[in-house]
Amino acid sequence: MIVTIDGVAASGKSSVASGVASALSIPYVSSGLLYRAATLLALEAGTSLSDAPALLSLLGAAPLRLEPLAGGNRIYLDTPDCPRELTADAHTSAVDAGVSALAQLPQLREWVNARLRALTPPFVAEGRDMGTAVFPQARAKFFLVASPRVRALRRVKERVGDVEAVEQALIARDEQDQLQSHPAADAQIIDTSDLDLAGVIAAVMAGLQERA
Ligand SMILES: Nc1ncnc2c1ncn2[C@@H]1O[C@H](COP(=O)(O)OP(=O)(O)OP(=O)(O)O)[C@@H](O)[C@H]1O
Ligand SMILES: Nc1ccn([C@H]2C[C@H](O)[C@@H](COP(=O)(O)O)O2)c(=O)n1
Repeated sequence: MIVTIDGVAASGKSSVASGVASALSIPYVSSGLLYRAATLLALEAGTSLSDAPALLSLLGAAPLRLEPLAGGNRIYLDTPDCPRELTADAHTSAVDAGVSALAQLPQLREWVNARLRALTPPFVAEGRDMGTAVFPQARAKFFLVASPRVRALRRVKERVGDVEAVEQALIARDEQDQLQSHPAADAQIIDTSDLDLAGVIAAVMAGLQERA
């Protein structure tokens, strides 16, 4: 069984996917973390975020390991002489600012998608295009939305920042990601603006029950 939870930036995908995965006692997979880790490595190496061959060469030599832990995905660089966890560094404003450029490259999307499709179900997969491009056969598909202001208020609770600036950055990232960020025709769209986290998880679980 595969459940997909897609949505716009900071709509609650990871938190909801984690809660649903825990309720189902299965792992969840954060596709965004793979794009973020690739962007982080590129920024650190000084590799252009639009140079697909150079990025693939960099990633081909990087022993990345994604741990789809129900409590929160973590990603590691298993370099023999200097193993390192990348999760926190992959969630910075610098990565936020660059990740969409890398994510627009078809070769990088295929690099991510091949890693995702190699996973053994059951799992919850969250991102932008899990229910459309990556797992169109998923048993249940959900797409989260929320107003930019609500998303910005949530984001500044976890990362210090100016709400106005964060809101504008989220709107910009929505526009940059729009090509791959649209709900599948058979996805249930959930507006989380007026729901707390438990309420969104309950809505997804109810949707799963309807598809049982
Ligand atoms: N319905 C909700 N009500 C209140 N807070 C929420 C809700 N959903 C998520 N949050 C909080 O909002 C923040 C962003 O959520 P989360 O990281 O899950 O979003 P995301 O869509 O995965 O973000 P990104 O696109 O950056 O990966 C987190 O602090 C999370 O706890
Ligand atoms: N399936 C996906 C997941 C993510 N992306 C891109 C777009 C986002 O800006 C970026 C980071 O994702 P997030 O951690 O914010 O969910 O990666 C994508 O294009 N497709």
